Amino acid sequence: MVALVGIDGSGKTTQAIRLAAALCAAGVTARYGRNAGGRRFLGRVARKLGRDDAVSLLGRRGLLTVEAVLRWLAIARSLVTARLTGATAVMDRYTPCQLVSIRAHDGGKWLARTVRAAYAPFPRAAVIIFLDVPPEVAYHRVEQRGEDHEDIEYLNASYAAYKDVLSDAVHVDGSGDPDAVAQAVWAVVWPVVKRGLAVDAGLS
Ligand SMILES: Cc1cn([C@H]2C[C@H](O)[C@@H](COP(=O)(O)OP(=O)(O)O)O2)c(=O)[nH]c1=O
Repeated sequence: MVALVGIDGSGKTTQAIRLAAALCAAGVTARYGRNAGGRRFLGRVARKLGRDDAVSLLGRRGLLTVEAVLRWLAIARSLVTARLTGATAVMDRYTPCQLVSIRAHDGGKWLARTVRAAYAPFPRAAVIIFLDVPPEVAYHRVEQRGEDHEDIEYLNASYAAYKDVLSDAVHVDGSGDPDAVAQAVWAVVWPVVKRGLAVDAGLS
């Protein structure tokens, strides 16, 4: 499994879809897995219900706990589907993202411990790529997208939290044009996937 992480607007979705397609083109069965169901989803539900205040009513801790459960289910579904089909999962966000979210919200040690325990059963990714994009650049991108988006303060906080939380991720500069970023991602991922295939085939 390969995971792409980074702040909103860093290009996770764009690059994870491209990577899954490139792996398939190289003859590897790969599946894109979206770790959806977080704050934006809850925000949309709250607005549909006509309760703009529902998200804040849930409270920071409550909200993040609900978010953690939704994300846990989404990750589990993606990984189980990949496992059943013998595919390499390319995850758009993965377990470190929730710890980042908690840190960026100043969620406290208790919540971080709880969420860490909740995610403990998930396998480690063979490689985690942090798409490194300055918050101002990412903010400009999500603003163009026009949907709900995080504010610049949150992007700054989550960028700082990623730098703190991620120790074993490969940093890829995500601020260039998408083709160049896709090439940089491929250069990291392909040797790891190839090695995994060789191990699976008993060649090493
Ligand atoms: C990767 C990339 C995305 N975008 C746009 C496409 C999307 O509307 C938005 C966010 O990209 P997206 O891939 O959705 O990022 P994430 O999943 O990390 O939030 O930015 C650019 O304008 N330039 C880029 O190089």
